[in-house]
Amino acid sequence: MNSIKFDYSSVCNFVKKEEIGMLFPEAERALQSLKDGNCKGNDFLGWLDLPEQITVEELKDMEETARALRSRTEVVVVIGIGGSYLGARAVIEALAGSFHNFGKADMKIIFAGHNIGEDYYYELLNYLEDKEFGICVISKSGTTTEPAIAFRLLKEMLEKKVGRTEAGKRIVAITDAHKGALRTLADQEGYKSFIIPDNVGGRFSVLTPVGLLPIAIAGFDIRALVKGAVEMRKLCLEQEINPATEYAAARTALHRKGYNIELLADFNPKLHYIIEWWKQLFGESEGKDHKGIFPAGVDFTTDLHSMGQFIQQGPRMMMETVISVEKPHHRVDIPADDANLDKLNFLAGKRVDEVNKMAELGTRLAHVDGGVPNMLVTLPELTAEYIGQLFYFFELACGISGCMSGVNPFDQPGVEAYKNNMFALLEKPGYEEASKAIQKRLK
Ligand SMILES: O=P(O)(O)OC[C@H]1O[C@](O)(CO)[C@@H](O)[C@@H]1O
Repeated sequence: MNSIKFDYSSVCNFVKKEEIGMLFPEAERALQSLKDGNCKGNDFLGWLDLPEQITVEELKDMEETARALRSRTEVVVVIGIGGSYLGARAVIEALAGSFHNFGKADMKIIFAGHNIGEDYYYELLNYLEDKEFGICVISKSGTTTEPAIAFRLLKEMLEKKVGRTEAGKRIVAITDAHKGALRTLADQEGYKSFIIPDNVGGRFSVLTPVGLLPIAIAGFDIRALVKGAVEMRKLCLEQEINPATEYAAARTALHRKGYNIELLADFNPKLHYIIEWWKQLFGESEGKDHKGIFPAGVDFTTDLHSMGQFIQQGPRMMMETVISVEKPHHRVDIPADDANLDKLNFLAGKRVDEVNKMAELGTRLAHVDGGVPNMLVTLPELTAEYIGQLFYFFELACGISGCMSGVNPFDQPGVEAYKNNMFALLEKPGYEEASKAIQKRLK
């Protein structure tokens, strides 16, 4: 089996190989506690076995639902936030053409519910005015404010446009099996719906209908994605030392030496949302009890011209993990130019990717020289199968890292703080006391 590779040899200038080696038993114990189900947050371990548990019938149901929605619409708005948004967007942006949402693309996917920007919604409603559109609404709790606002706006528009019966055929809901407003509404209106298992948290849910259905609607191969995750699960769960334990041990060793920030860097703009997905995965899992490695993302070479200076010469507190894609799908050669005014003829005849790869190598060497330990994850190609491997690798490494730092990697209590203040400020029923207190504070 060809697979993604993890290489941590370039951290050895910063932390001795033996020091990382000494953490392997701890990483293995953490992995064992995940497998045995006796770690903190053990009621949310469903993601560990998800790839193996998805049945052909479930995949078929998603593919058929996607086909039906595509046949009735030219645009599908996928509504969700956080774990109910990022995984699907990560895969769609990685696999789609860079300009897929412009012009006469086969199927347009638009995302909503991940912000509360009034102009965004004005523009979205305007855009949809003359479109045959459908909605895929995703919320595990079924009560999150951002997607609920988006759904209210779009549902009303769709019903006005095509009538309630046809709207009901163009709306698919993905939510809890029993609870939440979205479940009640889906059952009442008879929407086609899919279930997010109780024991899978939002940020670990990309391999449930949360990620898989929008990816299928966009026309990508969800079976290949799941296959990749199955392969990585096998590789990691069958060997004590595996890419996930290595990554967890290496980053933990660096963290314990004072490297408190991890940059995940790509050299391919299609990976931008994979990095966004990773940021939520590690951010919500590790950042608690005043502990954690701050997960930051950079798109190179773009950000080398904005953040590069800081990374090279700012305070030494960052480690960096580069995701590298070995082989692009297409070939573009740099042409020769007789006038050579731009002095670029030394690149004539080279592929654009050859230049990119040298930028990547040059950056990694420069960052190591500048005091930034470097780890490398290599994907042979940007395909659904390798992305499936990558997802499982990161999820498992995240679970292991979180257990090693002693936190519960599967909750996110801190996210409630802003919501409580927002509801108090908006005088939501039930928040009367909090409203008074917050108003007093603002006087
Ligand atoms: O699917 P839901 O319940 O709408 O939640 C969306 C996101 O909100 C959070 O609960 C908090 O940000 C995330 O953990 C989750 O991924």
